[in-house]
Amino acid sequence: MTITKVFAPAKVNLTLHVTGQRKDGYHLLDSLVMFADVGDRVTVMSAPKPLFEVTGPRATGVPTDDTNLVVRAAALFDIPAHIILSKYLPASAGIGGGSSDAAATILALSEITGDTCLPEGVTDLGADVRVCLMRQAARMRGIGEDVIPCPGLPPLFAVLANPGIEVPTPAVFKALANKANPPMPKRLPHGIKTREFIDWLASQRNDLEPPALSTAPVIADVLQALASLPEARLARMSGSGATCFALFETDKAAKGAAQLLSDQQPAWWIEPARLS
Ligand SMILES: C[C@@](CO)(OP(=O)(O)O)[C@H](O)COP(=O)(O)OP(=O)(O)OC[C@H]1O[C@@H](n2ccc(N)nc2=O)[C@H](O)[C@@H]1O
Ligand SMILES: Nc1ncnc2c1ncn2[C@@H]1O[C@H](COP(=O)(O)OP(=O)(O)O)[C@@H](O)[C@H]1O
Repeated sequence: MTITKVFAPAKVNLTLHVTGQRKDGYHLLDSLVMFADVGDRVTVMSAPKPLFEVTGPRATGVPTDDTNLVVRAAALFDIPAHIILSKYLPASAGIGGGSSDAAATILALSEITGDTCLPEGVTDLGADVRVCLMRQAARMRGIGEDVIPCPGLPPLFAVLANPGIEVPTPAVFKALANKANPPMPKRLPHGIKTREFIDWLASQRNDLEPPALSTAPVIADVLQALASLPEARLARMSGSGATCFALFETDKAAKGAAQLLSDQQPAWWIEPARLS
C-alpha cells in the first residue's frame, strides 16, 4: 500500500485588491499571497474502494460527504483512495482551508498515480485552489486563475487570530460597495528587507475588510487586539475574514505576542506563524 502525506498550509492574503466584477458575478482580484507553516494534513492511501475520514482538533462541522473539497478533488482522479483529513485550521475563515486541502489531495494523488499534468476540473473546485497548488509567495489575479510566483520576498513572522465565527465568502463580496478599486503597482517589491516589505504592505489594502466588518463587527476587535501587541508592525484581515494577522520583524516577537494574545483571548484561535 502506498501512503502519501501532504501538508495543507494556511493561505494568507497579505493584500487583496478587488479591481472589478465579471458578468457572471465573480470578482476580479489582485492579491499578494503567502503560505503559513500552520495548516491541515492530508493522508492518502491507495485502497480497493474510496473512504474519507475527518479528524483533528478543528474537525467539528467540516463536511464528511462528497461536498468536502478533498472528496471533490479526489474524484478528479481515476483511482480509489482512503483519505484522512486532519483539520487544524478553522473553516470559513479567509485562510483557504478547504482550497489548501483540495490542493494537497491533488498533489498526493498526482504523486501516487505518477500523473505530471493537473487533472481537468481543478478550477471548478474554487478560485483559491490554483494558488494553493503553488504554495509559495505568489501574485493572484483574475478571479484566482492567473497566478505567478513572487520570489525575492523575505519571510514574515505573523500572529494569526480568528474569533471563532464563520464568515461566508459570498456574503462579504455581496456587501462590498465599490467593486472597481485600484490594483497593486505593476511591479511588486523584490529583494527588500523585512521592515521595508511590511512598510510597503501597509500602503496596500484588503478591500474586503470594510464589508467583512459590516457582516461581522467582532473583526474590528481582532484587528485592534493584534495592532496593540508589542512590536506589531501591521494588522490586517486575510481573504474575506474573519482571520486577521499581525506582522512582526522577528520570530521571537511573533511567538511572544501570540502567547500574550492567547492569555487575553483564550476562546480565539491564535497561532504564531512563519509566512513564505
Ligand atoms: C476571497 C478569497 C481570496 O483569496 O479567499 P477566502 O476568503 O475564501 O479564503 C478567494 O478569492 C475565494 O476563493 P474560494 O473560497 O476558492 O472561492 P469560491 O469557492 O470559488 O467562491 C465562493 C464564492 O465567493 C465569491 N467569489 C469568489 C472568488 C472571486 N474571485 N469572486 C467572487 O465573487 C462568489 O460569490 C463565489 O460563489
Ligand atoms: N476540506 C474542507 N475544510 C473546511 N471546509 C470545507 C472543506 N471542504 C468543504 N468545506 C466547506 O467550505 C466552506 C468554506 O470553508 P474554507 O475553505 O475553510 O473557507 P475559507 O476559504 O474562507 O477559509 C465551509 O463552510 C465548509 O462547509
